[in-house]
Amino acid sequence: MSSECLPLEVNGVVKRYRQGSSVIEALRGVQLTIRPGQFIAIMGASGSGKSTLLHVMAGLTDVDAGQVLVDGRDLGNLSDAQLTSFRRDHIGLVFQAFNLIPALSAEDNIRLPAIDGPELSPKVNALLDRLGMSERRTHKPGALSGGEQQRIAIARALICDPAVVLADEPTGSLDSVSGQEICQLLRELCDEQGRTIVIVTHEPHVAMWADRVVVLKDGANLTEFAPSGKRDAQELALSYQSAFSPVAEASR
Ligand SMILES: Nc1ncnc2c1ncn2[C@@H]1O[C@H](COP(=O)(O)OP(=O)(O)OP(=O)(O)O)[C@@H](O)[C@H]1O
Repeated sequence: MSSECLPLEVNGVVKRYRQGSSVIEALRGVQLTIRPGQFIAIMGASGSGKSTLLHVMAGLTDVDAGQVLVDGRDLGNLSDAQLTSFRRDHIGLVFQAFNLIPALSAEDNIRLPAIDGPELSPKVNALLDRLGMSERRTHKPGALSGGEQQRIAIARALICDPAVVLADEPTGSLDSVSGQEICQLLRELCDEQGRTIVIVTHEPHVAMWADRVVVLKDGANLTEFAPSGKRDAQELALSYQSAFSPVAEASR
């Protein structure tokens, strides 16, 4: 069980990127309420704002309007130092490209975000064990498969026992078998440990693992649905595609 359960709320968030004289509105009033222990998949076309939303939820990007509330705390009201320690204690981040340090062993990569101390080694050992990576602990990332590197990246995200794990296309660089194994692992972190999981994905068979699929279009909520009502990834893909049809859009 993670050390605590945190509800997460995105309240009318607007995010604009300014480049010279042009302004790109990446998020236009996104609304999202996530109960502790839910697994959410965010889908949408390229450029619809998925990664920006994840970064905003992690407090990595500030917002132009609206709020991100984690356990009722508005990330916009925290100082940089408060935000850094809040992120370290409560939020684990996982990226498509793993972002491991090539010169460090698997176990040293896992240790990186944590403060070294006597309790750290048992925690690293437990994570290596839980993720089936004990045999690979001294390997450097270059000697690991993509799926193994992503397991190490997930262990690194979990070392400070965050209640929330945010993953940006965590299976995007993996073959389909490794990708499904990573999805199963994220599902277990949710079911067995009560962690809140939010992933960005383009892949219907990845979204199938979630409790809710939230679809963005042009930086705003388009629709959402529950994968539990879908027979398989093909049916989920059909629901996703039909959300963009003119008929569906006209009825909203
Ligand atoms: N740092 C940035 N500076 C300027 N514009 C940006 C920046 N980051 C994102 N954008 C723009 O904001 C919009 C949303 O981008 P974002 O990366 O959030 O979309 P996405 O849905 O994650 O796309 P993809 O699926 O291709 O990763 C896009 O138009 C993008 O070009």
